[in-house]
Amino acid sequence: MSKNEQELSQLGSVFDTRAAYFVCNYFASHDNYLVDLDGNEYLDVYAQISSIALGYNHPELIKVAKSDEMAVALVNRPALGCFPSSDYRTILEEGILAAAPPSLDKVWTSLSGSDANETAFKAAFMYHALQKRGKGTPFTEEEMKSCMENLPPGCPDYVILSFEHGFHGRLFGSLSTTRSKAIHKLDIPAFQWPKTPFPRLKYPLEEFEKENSQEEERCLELFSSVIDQWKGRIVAFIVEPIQSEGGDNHASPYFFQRLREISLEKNVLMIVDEVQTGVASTGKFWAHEHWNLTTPPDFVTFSKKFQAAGFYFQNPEFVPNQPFRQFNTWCGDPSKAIIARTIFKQIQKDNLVSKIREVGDYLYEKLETVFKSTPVTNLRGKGRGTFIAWDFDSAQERNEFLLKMKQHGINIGGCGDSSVRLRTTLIFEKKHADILCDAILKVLNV
Ligand SMILES: O=C(O)CCC(=O)C(=O)O
Ligand SMILES: NCCCC(=O)O
Repeated sequence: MSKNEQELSQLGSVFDTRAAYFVCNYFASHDNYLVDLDGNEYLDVYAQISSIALGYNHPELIKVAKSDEMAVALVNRPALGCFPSSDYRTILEEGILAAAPPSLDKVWTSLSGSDANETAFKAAFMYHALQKRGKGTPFTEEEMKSCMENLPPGCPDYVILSFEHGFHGRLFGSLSTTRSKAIHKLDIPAFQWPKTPFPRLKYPLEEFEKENSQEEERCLELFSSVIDQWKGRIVAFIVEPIQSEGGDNHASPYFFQRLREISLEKNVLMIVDEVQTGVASTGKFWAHEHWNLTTPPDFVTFSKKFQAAGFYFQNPEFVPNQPFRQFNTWCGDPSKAIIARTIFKQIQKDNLVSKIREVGDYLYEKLETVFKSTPVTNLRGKGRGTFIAWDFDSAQERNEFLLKMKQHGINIGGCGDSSVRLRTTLIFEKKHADILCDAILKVLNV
Protein backbone atom coordinates (compact mmCIF):
# COMPACT_ATOMS: atom_id res chain seq x y z
CA MET A 1 0.00 0.00 0.00
CA SER A 2 1.33 3.45 -0.87
CA LYS A 3 1.55 6.16 1.80
CA ASN A 4 -1.30 7.86 0.03
CA GLU A 5 -3.57 4.83 0.19
CA GLN A 6 -2.65 4.20 3.80
CA GLU A 7 -3.44 7.74 4.87
CA LEU A 8 -6.62 7.85 2.82
CA SER A 9 -7.85 4.72 4.53
CA GLN A 10 -6.92 5.97 8.02
CA LEU A 11 -8.37 9.41 7.50
CA GLY A 12 -11.36 7.73 5.90
CA SER A 13 -12.27 6.12 9.20
CA VAL A 14 -12.94 9.55 10.79
CA PHE A 15 -13.63 11.84 7.80
CA ASP A 16 -15.38 11.12 4.52
CA THR A 17 -12.58 10.82 1.95
CA ARG A 18 -14.61 9.36 -0.91
CA ALA A 19 -14.24 12.53 -2.97
CA ALA A 20 -10.47 12.72 -2.37
CA TYR A 21 -8.20 12.74 -5.41
CA PHE A 22 -5.16 12.06 -3.22
CA VAL A 23 -3.63 13.16 0.09
CA CYS A 24 -1.47 16.24 -0.33
CA ASN A 25 1.80 17.25 1.19
CA TYR A 26 1.23 21.00 1.40
CA PHE A 27 4.64 21.49 3.00
CA ALA A 28 6.37 20.21 -0.12
CA SER A 29 3.98 21.73 -2.66
CA HIS A 30 5.32 24.79 -4.46
CA ASP A 31 4.15 27.35 -7.02
CA ASN A 32 2.16 25.42 -9.68
CA TYR A 33 3.03 22.01 -8.29
CA LEU A 34 0.97 19.99 -5.85
CA VAL A 35 2.85 17.15 -4.16
CA ASP A 36 1.21 13.98 -2.84
CA LEU A 37 2.23 11.84 0.13
CA ASP A 38 4.29 9.54 -2.04
CA GLY A 39 6.29 12.48 -3.34
CA ASN A 40 4.61 12.64 -6.77
CA GLU A 41 4.55 16.19 -8.12
CA TYR A 42 1.58 17.26 -10.20
CA LEU A 43 1.33 20.35 -12.34
CA ASP A 44 -1.89 21.63 -10.81
CA VAL A 45 -4.40 23.12 -13.25
CA TYR A 46 -7.30 22.66 -10.85
CA ALA A 47 -5.83 24.67 -7.94
CA GLN A 48 -8.09 23.49 -5.08
CA ILE A 49 -11.24 23.86 -7.18
CA SER A 50 -10.15 27.23 -8.53
CA SER A 51 -9.02 28.63 -5.19
CA ILE A 52 -5.24 29.12 -5.23
CA ALA A 53 -4.30 32.47 -6.71
CA LEU A 54 -0.53 32.69 -6.25
CA GLY A 55 0.46 29.04 -6.25
CA TYR A 56 1.48 26.93 -3.27
CA ASN A 57 3.58 28.43 -0.49
CA HIS A 58 4.03 31.81 -2.13
CA PRO A 59 6.79 33.62 -0.15
CA GLU A 60 4.70 36.77 0.36
CA LEU A 61 1.83 34.74 1.79
CA ILE A 62 4.18 32.83 4.05
CA LYS A 63 5.72 36.11 5.19
CA VAL A 64 2.36 37.66 6.06
CA ALA A 65 1.23 34.40 7.66
CA LYS A 66 4.19 34.70 10.05
CA SER A 67 3.60 38.36 10.85
CA ASP A 68 2.41 39.77 14.19
CA GLU A 69 -0.54 41.25 12.38
CA MET A 70 -1.65 37.76 11.32
CA ALA A 71 -0.94 36.19 14.70
CA VAL A 72 -3.10 38.79 16.44
CA ALA A 73 -5.89 38.37 13.88
CA LEU A 74 -5.84 34.60 14.32
CA VAL A 75 -5.60 34.19 18.05
CA ASN A 76 -8.01 36.99 18.87
CA ARG A 77 -10.49 36.36 16.09
CA PRO A 78 -12.89 39.25 16.45
CA ALA A 79 -16.65 39.13 16.26
CA LEU A 80 -16.33 41.88 13.67
CA GLY A 81 -19.89 43.17 13.82
CA CYS A 82 -19.67 44.00 17.52
CA PHE A 83 -15.93 44.34 18.13
CA PRO A 84 -14.22 45.32 14.86
CA SER A 85 -10.44 45.48 14.95
CA SER A 86 -8.62 48.80 14.79
CA ASP A 87 -6.95 47.78 11.53
CA TYR A 88 -9.97 46.21 9.71
CA ARG A 89 -10.71 49.39 7.73
CA THR A 90 -7.12 49.68 6.42
CA ILE A 91 -6.91 45.96 5.70
CA LEU A 92 -10.10 46.28 3.61
CA GLU A 93 -9.07 49.54 1.96
CA GLU A 94 -5.67 48.22 0.93
CA GLY A 95 -6.99 44.86 -0.24
CA ILE A 96 -10.56 43.78 -0.83
CA LEU A 97 -11.80 47.34 -1.46
CA ALA A 98 -8.81 48.32 -3.58
CA ALA A 99 -9.73 45.38 -5.80
CA ALA A 100 -13.43 46.29 -5.97
CA PRO A 101 -15.21 46.14 -9.32
CA PRO A 102 -15.86 49.52 -10.99
CA SER A 103 -18.35 51.67 -9.02
CA LEU A 104 -18.89 49.13 -6.24
CA ASP A 105 -17.19 50.86 -3.35
CA LYS A 106 -18.63 49.01 -0.35
CA VAL A 107 -18.29 45.49 0.92
CA TRP A 108 -19.89 43.12 3.37
CA THR A 109 -17.59 40.27 4.37
CA SER A 110 -18.81 36.75 4.99
CA LEU A 111 -17.41 33.26 5.43
CA SER A 112 -17.65 31.27 2.20
CA GLY A 113 -18.96 31.51 -1.34
CA SER A 114 -22.34 30.12 -0.31
CA ASP A 115 -22.50 32.60 2.55
CA ALA A 116 -21.46 35.46 0.25
CA ASN A 117 -24.38 34.65 -2.05
CA GLU A 118 -26.85 34.16 0.79
CA THR A 119 -25.94 37.42 2.50
CA ALA A 120 -26.40 39.17 -0.86
CA PHE A 121 -29.85 37.53 -1.15
CA LYS A 122 -30.73 38.79 2.32
CA ALA A 123 -29.54 42.31 1.52
CA ALA A 124 -31.70 42.23 -1.62
CA PHE A 125 -34.78 41.00 0.24
CA MET A 126 -34.46 43.56 3.04
CA TYR A 127 -33.92 46.37 0.53
CA HIS A 128 -36.97 45.30 -1.47
CA ALA A 129 -39.13 45.17 1.66
CA LEU A 130 -37.88 48.61 2.66
CA GLN A 131 -38.92 50.04 -0.71
CA LYS A 132 -42.38 48.51 -0.41
CA ARG A 133 -42.93 49.46 3.20
CA GLY A 134 -41.54 52.95 2.81
CA LYS A 135 -38.43 54.27 4.49
CA GLY A 136 -38.94 55.09 8.13
CA THR A 137 -42.11 52.97 8.38
CA PRO A 138 -41.79 50.70 11.40
CA PHE A 139 -42.43 46.93 11.23
CA THR A 140 -46.05 46.09 12.01
CA GLU A 141 -47.14 43.95 14.95
CA GLU A 142 -48.37 41.38 12.41
CA GLU A 143 -44.98 41.26 10.66
CA MET A 144 -43.21 40.80 13.97
CA LYS A 145 -45.52 37.95 14.98
CA SER A 146 -45.82 36.18 11.64
CA CYS A 147 -42.06 36.03 11.04
CA MET A 148 -41.72 33.97 14.22
CA GLU A 149 -44.05 31.41 12.56
CA ASN A 150 -42.05 31.55 9.28
CA LEU A 151 -45.12 33.04 7.65
CA PRO A 152 -45.94 36.15 5.63
CA PRO A 153 -46.13 39.08 5.89
CA GLY A 154 -43.10 38.95 8.25
CA CYS A 155 -41.44 36.31 6.06
CA PRO A 156 -42.57 37.44 2.62
CA ASP A 157 -42.86 35.13 -0.40
CA TYR A 158 -40.05 36.86 -2.28
CA VAL A 159 -37.83 34.72 -4.49
CA ILE A 160 -34.45 34.70 -6.22
CA LEU A 161 -34.30 33.72 -9.88
CA SER A 162 -31.39 31.58 -11.06
CA PHE A 163 -30.27 29.88 -14.25
CA GLU A 164 -30.38 26.23 -15.24
CA HIS A 165 -26.93 24.63 -14.77
CA GLY A 166 -25.84 27.41 -12.40
CA PHE A 167 -23.98 26.68 -9.16
CA HIS A 168 -24.22 29.14 -6.27
CA GLY A 169 -23.38 27.07 -3.21
CA ARG A 170 -24.74 24.47 -0.89
CA LEU A 171 -26.47 26.19 2.02
CA PHE A 172 -30.27 26.22 1.97
CA GLY A 173 -30.84 29.47 0.10
CA SER A 174 -27.83 29.16 -2.16
CA LEU A 175 -28.61 25.50 -2.86
CA SER A 176 -32.12 26.50 -3.88
CA THR A 177 -30.54 28.63 -6.61
CA THR A 178 -28.05 25.89 -7.57
CA ARG A 179 -29.21 23.93 -10.61
CA SER A 180 -26.19 22.02 -11.81
CA LYS A 181 -26.44 18.45 -10.52
CA ALA A 182 -29.08 16.46 -8.65
CA ILE A 183 -26.46 14.97 -6.30
CA HIS A 184 -26.05 18.43 -4.70
CA LYS A 185 -29.75 18.79 -3.96
CA LEU A 186 -31.27 15.39 -3.21
CA ASP A 187 -33.07 15.07 0.14
CA ILE A 188 -32.52 18.72 1.07
CA PRO A 189 -35.63 20.87 1.45
CA ALA A 190 -35.53 23.79 -0.95
CA PHE A 191 -37.29 27.08 -1.53
CA GLN A 192 -39.68 26.88 -4.48
CA TRP A 193 -37.78 29.48 -6.46
CA PRO A 194 -37.87 29.92 -10.24
CA LYS A 195 -35.25 29.09 -12.82
CA THR A 196 -34.74 30.01 -16.43
CA PRO A 197 -32.48 28.60 -19.16
CA PHE A 198 -28.91 29.74 -19.66
CA PRO A 199 -27.75 29.73 -23.30
CA ARG A 200 -26.21 26.52 -24.64
CA LEU A 201 -23.77 27.89 -27.19
CA LYS A 202 -22.31 25.92 -30.05
CA TYR A 203 -18.62 25.95 -30.91
CA PRO A 204 -16.59 27.16 -32.68
CA LEU A 205 -18.41 30.44 -32.08
CA GLU A 206 -17.49 31.85 -35.51
CA GLU A 207 -19.33 28.99 -37.22
CA PHE A 208 -22.52 29.25 -35.20
CA GLU A 209 -23.06 32.97 -34.89
CA LYS A 210 -26.67 32.86 -36.08
CA GLU A 211 -27.73 29.83 -33.99
CA ASN A 212 -26.01 31.21 -30.89
CA SER A 213 -27.60 34.59 -31.18
CA GLN A 214 -31.03 32.92 -31.60
CA GLU A 215 -30.30 30.80 -28.53
CA GLU A 216 -29.40 33.89 -26.48
CA GLU A 217 -32.55 35.70 -27.66
CA ARG A 218 -34.65 32.67 -26.69
CA CYS A 219 -33.14 32.69 -23.17
CA LEU A 220 -33.58 36.46 -22.85
CA GLU A 221 -37.25 36.20 -23.76
CA LEU A 222 -37.76 33.47 -21.18
CA PHE A 223 -35.84 35.46 -18.57
CA SER A 224 -38.12 38.42 -19.20
CA SER A 225 -41.32 36.37 -19.22
CA VAL A 226 -40.51 34.43 -16.06
CA ILE A 227 -40.05 37.75 -14.24
CA ASP A 228 -43.49 38.85 -15.47
CA GLN A 229 -45.08 35.53 -14.51
CA TRP A 230 -43.88 35.85 -10.93
CA LYS A 231 -45.62 39.21 -10.62
CA GLY A 232 -43.21 41.20 -8.50
CA ARG A 233 -42.04 38.29 -6.34
CA ILE A 234 -38.61 38.05 -8.02
CA VAL A 235 -36.48 40.44 -6.03
CA ALA A 236 -33.13 39.53 -7.61
CA PHE A 237 -31.52 37.17 -10.05
CA ILE A 238 -28.12 35.55 -9.65
CA VAL A 239 -25.81 34.65 -12.50
CA GLU A 240 -22.22 33.42 -12.95
CA PRO A 241 -20.23 35.15 -15.69
CA ILE A 242 -19.19 31.67 -16.80
CA GLN A 243 -21.23 28.83 -15.31
CA SER A 244 -18.41 26.79 -13.87
CA GLU A 245 -19.45 23.72 -11.88
CA GLY A 246 -22.34 23.34 -14.32
CA GLY A 247 -20.03 22.83 -17.31
CA ASP A 248 -18.16 26.04 -18.16
CA ASN A 249 -21.10 27.50 -20.06
CA HIS A 250 -20.44 30.89 -21.62
CA ALA A 251 -22.67 33.61 -22.99
CA SER A 252 -21.80 36.75 -24.92
CA PRO A 253 -21.33 40.21 -23.36
CA TYR A 254 -24.50 41.17 -25.26
CA PHE A 255 -26.47 38.53 -23.34
CA PHE A 256 -25.36 39.94 -20.00
CA GLN A 257 -25.92 43.54 -21.12
CA ARG A 258 -29.50 42.60 -22.02
CA LEU A 259 -29.98 40.81 -18.67
CA ARG A 260 -28.92 44.04 -16.99
CA GLU A 261 -31.25 46.17 -19.10
CA ILE A 262 -34.23 43.86 -18.53
CA SER A 263 -33.55 43.65 -14.81
CA LEU A 264 -33.45 47.45 -14.56
CA GLU A 265 -36.69 47.78 -16.54
CA LYS A 266 -38.41 45.24 -14.30
CA ASN A 267 -36.95 46.40 -11.01
CA VAL A 268 -35.12 43.15 -10.29
CA LEU A 269 -31.68 43.33 -8.65
CA MET A 270 -28.65 41.77 -10.34
CA ILE A 271 -26.28 39.58 -8.34
CA VAL A 272 -23.16 38.51 -10.21
CA ASP A 273 -21.61 35.44 -8.61
CA GLU A 274 -17.86 35.85 -9.14
CA VAL A 275 -16.92 33.25 -6.55
CA GLN A 276 -15.10 31.22 -9.20
CA THR A 277 -14.56 33.69 -12.03
CA GLY A 278 -13.29 36.54 -9.85
CA VAL A 279 -9.67 37.47 -9.10
CA ALA A 280 -7.99 37.69 -12.48
CA SER A 281 -8.11 34.22 -14.04
CA THR A 282 -10.36 35.31 -16.95
CA GLY A 283 -7.91 38.04 -17.92
CA LYS A 284 -9.79 40.83 -16.11
CA PHE A 285 -9.80 41.14 -12.35
CA TRP A 286 -13.57 40.54 -12.40
CA ALA A 287 -15.02 38.54 -15.25
CA HIS A 288 -18.06 40.81 -15.57
CA GLU A 289 -15.67 43.59 -16.64
CA HIS A 290 -15.62 41.80 -20.00
CA TRP A 291 -19.25 42.90 -20.54
CA ASN A 292 -18.86 46.70 -20.43
CA LEU A 293 -22.14 47.20 -18.61
CA THR A 294 -23.43 50.76 -18.57
CA THR A 295 -25.01 50.20 -15.14
CA PRO A 296 -22.93 48.06 -12.76
CA PRO A 297 -24.42 44.97 -11.11
CA ASP A 298 -26.14 45.56 -7.76
CA PHE A 299 -24.03 42.93 -6.03
CA VAL A 300 -20.84 41.07 -6.92
CA THR A 301 -19.99 38.12 -4.70
CA PHE A 302 -16.52 36.65 -4.17
CA SER A 303 -14.61 33.93 -2.32
CA LYS A 304 -12.28 31.14 -3.57
CA LYS A 305 -9.10 32.74 -4.98
CA PHE A 306 -9.55 35.74 -2.70
CA GLN A 307 -9.71 33.41 0.33
CA ALA A 308 -11.86 36.05 2.02
CA ALA A 309 -15.52 36.04 1.03
CA GLY A 310 -18.29 38.58 0.75
CA PHE A 311 -20.17 40.85 -1.60
CA TYR A 312 -19.51 44.26 -3.12
CA PHE A 313 -22.22 46.85 -3.65
CA GLN A 314 -22.68 50.56 -4.22
CA ASN A 315 -26.17 51.47 -3.00
CA PRO A 316 -25.96 52.47 0.69
CA GLU A 317 -29.54 51.23 1.11
CA PHE A 318 -28.31 47.65 0.72
CA VAL A 319 -27.14 48.07 4.30
CA PRO A 320 -30.25 47.08 6.29
CA ASN A 321 -32.10 49.81 8.18
CA GLN A 322 -31.19 48.31 11.56
CA PRO A 323 -28.15 46.57 13.04
CA PHE A 324 -28.27 42.81 13.72
CA ARG A 325 -30.29 42.14 10.58
CA GLN A 326 -27.30 41.27 8.36
CA PHE A 327 -25.18 39.71 11.06
CA ASN A 328 -23.49 36.66 12.55
CA THR A 329 -20.75 36.17 15.12
CA TRP A 330 -17.84 36.61 12.72
CA CYS A 331 -19.08 38.84 9.85
CA GLY A 332 -15.93 37.82 7.97
CA ASP A 333 -12.44 37.07 9.15
CA PRO A 334 -9.55 39.57 9.35
CA SER A 335 -6.97 36.83 8.81
CA LYS A 336 -8.56 36.04 5.44
CA ALA A 337 -8.83 39.75 4.60
CA ILE A 338 -5.08 40.08 5.27
CA ILE A 339 -4.45 37.19 2.87
CA ALA A 340 -6.73 38.80 0.27
CA ARG A 341 -4.79 42.06 0.61
CA THR A 342 -1.50 40.23 0.04
CA ILE A 343 -2.92 38.42 -2.97
CA PHE A 344 -4.21 41.68 -4.45
CA LYS A 345 -0.90 43.49 -3.93
CA GLN A 346 1.04 40.64 -5.51
CA ILE A 347 -1.30 40.53 -8.51
CA GLN A 348 -0.70 44.27 -8.99
CA LYS A 349 3.04 44.08 -8.40
CA ASP A 350 3.60 41.19 -10.81
CA ASN A 351 1.06 42.41 -13.36
CA LEU A 352 -0.69 39.06 -13.16
CA VAL A 353 -3.96 40.13 -14.79
CA SER A 354 -2.33 40.89 -18.11
CA LYS A 355 0.12 37.99 -17.76
CA ILE A 356 -2.71 35.48 -17.34
CA ARG A 357 -4.47 37.03 -20.32
CA GLU A 358 -1.36 36.49 -22.43
CA VAL A 359 -0.65 32.98 -21.26
CA GLY A 360 -4.34 32.13 -21.72
CA ASP A 361 -4.24 33.29 -25.34
CA TYR A 362 -1.07 31.28 -25.90
CA LEU A 363 -2.57 28.17 -24.33
CA TYR A 364 -5.86 28.47 -26.17
CA GLU A 365 -4.10 28.67 -29.52
CA LYS A 366 -1.96 25.65 -28.68
CA LEU A 367 -5.01 23.66 -27.60
CA GLU A 368 -6.73 24.43 -30.90
CA THR A 369 -3.87 22.63 -32.61
CA VAL A 370 -3.57 19.86 -30.03
CA PHE A 371 -7.25 18.92 -30.30
CA LYS A 372 -7.29 18.66 -34.10
CA SER A 373 -8.08 15.01 -35.02
CA THR A 374 -9.08 14.09 -31.46
CA PRO A 375 -12.52 13.31 -30.01
CA VAL A 376 -12.42 16.59 -28.07
CA THR A 377 -15.15 19.11 -28.94
CA ASN A 378 -16.35 22.55 -27.86
CA LEU A 379 -13.04 24.12 -26.89
CA ARG A 380 -14.09 27.35 -25.20
CA GLY A 381 -12.79 30.29 -23.20
CA LYS A 382 -11.00 32.20 -25.98
CA GLY A 383 -9.97 35.60 -24.65
CA ARG A 384 -10.86 34.57 -21.10
CA GLY A 385 -7.37 34.01 -19.68
CA THR A 386 -6.79 30.41 -18.64
CA PHE A 387 -10.49 29.89 -17.90
CA ILE A 388 -10.61 27.30 -20.68
CA ALA A 389 -12.70 24.15 -21.07
CA TRP A 390 -13.59 21.45 -23.57
CA ASP A 391 -15.88 18.43 -23.89
CA PHE A 392 -15.71 14.71 -24.40
CA ASP A 393 -18.61 12.67 -25.76
CA SER A 394 -19.34 11.00 -22.43
CA ALA A 395 -18.61 11.28 -18.73
CA GLN A 396 -16.71 8.00 -18.97
CA GLU A 397 -14.33 9.29 -21.63
CA ARG A 398 -13.84 12.50 -19.66
CA ASN A 399 -13.12 10.64 -16.45
CA GLU A 400 -10.64 8.34 -18.17
CA PHE A 401 -8.91 11.41 -19.56
CA LEU A 402 -8.65 13.01 -16.11
CA LEU A 403 -7.21 9.82 -14.67
CA LYS A 404 -4.64 9.41 -17.43
CA MET A 405 -3.62 13.04 -17.08
CA LYS A 406 -2.91 12.36 -13.44
CA GLN A 407 -0.71 9.44 -14.47
CA HIS A 408 1.14 11.93 -16.68
CA GLY A 409 1.71 14.31 -13.79
CA ILE A 410 -1.20 16.74 -14.26
CA ASN A 411 -3.86 17.43 -11.65
CA ILE A 412 -6.88 18.53 -13.63
CA GLY A 413 -10.61 18.73 -12.95
CA GLY A 414 -13.92 18.26 -14.67
CA CYS A 415 -17.24 20.05 -14.60
CA GLY A 416 -20.72 19.59 -16.05
CA ASP A 417 -21.54 16.18 -17.52
CA SER A 418 -18.51 15.55 -19.68
CA SER A 419 -16.35 18.69 -19.65
CA VAL A 420 -12.78 19.31 -18.58
CA ARG A 421 -11.97 22.70 -17.10
CA LEU A 422 -8.67 24.47 -16.56
CA ARG A 423 -8.48 26.45 -13.34
CA THR A 424 -4.83 27.43 -13.15
CA THR A 425 -3.14 29.63 -10.61
CA LEU A 426 -2.34 33.19 -11.70
CA ILE A 427 1.37 32.37 -11.84
CA PHE A 428 0.83 29.79 -14.59
CA GLU A 429 3.29 30.49 -17.40
CA LYS A 430 3.85 29.51 -21.01
CA LYS A 431 6.29 26.80 -19.91
CA HIS A 432 3.48 25.24 -17.86
CA ALA A 433 1.13 25.52 -20.83
CA ASP A 434 3.70 23.57 -22.88
CA ILE A 435 3.95 20.84 -20.24
CA LEU A 436 0.16 20.61 -20.08
CA CYS A 437 -0.18 20.36 -23.86
CA ASP A 438 2.54 17.69 -24.10
CA ALA A 439 0.70 15.59 -21.53
CA ILE A 440 -2.62 16.03 -23.38
CA LEU A 441 -0.96 14.92 -26.61
CA LYS A 442 0.36 11.80 -24.93
CA VAL A 443 -2.93 10.96 -23.23
CA LEU A 444 -4.94 11.42 -26.42
CA ASN A 445 -2.32 9.50 -28.40
CA VAL A 446 -1.81 12.14 -31.06
O1 LIG B 1 -19.09 21.12 -5.33
C1 LIG B 1 -18.77 22.13 -4.66
O2 LIG B 1 -19.35 22.47 -3.64
C2 LIG B 1 -17.66 23.00 -5.18
C3 LIG B 1 -18.28 23.67 -6.28
C4 LIG B 1 -17.51 24.49 -7.17
O3 LIG B 1 -17.36 25.66 -6.95
C5 LIG B 1 -17.07 23.88 -8.40
O4 LIG B 1 -16.95 22.65 -8.47
O5 LIG B 1 -16.85 24.64 -9.33
N1 LIG C 1 -18.17 20.33 -7.76
C1 LIG C 1 -17.47 19.17 -7.49
C2 LIG C 1 -16.02 19.44 -7.51
C3 LIG C 1 -15.27 18.27 -7.08
C4 LIG C 1 -14.53 17.59 -8.18
O1 LIG C 1 -15.07 16.76 -8.88
O2 LIG C 1 -13.37 17.89 -8.37
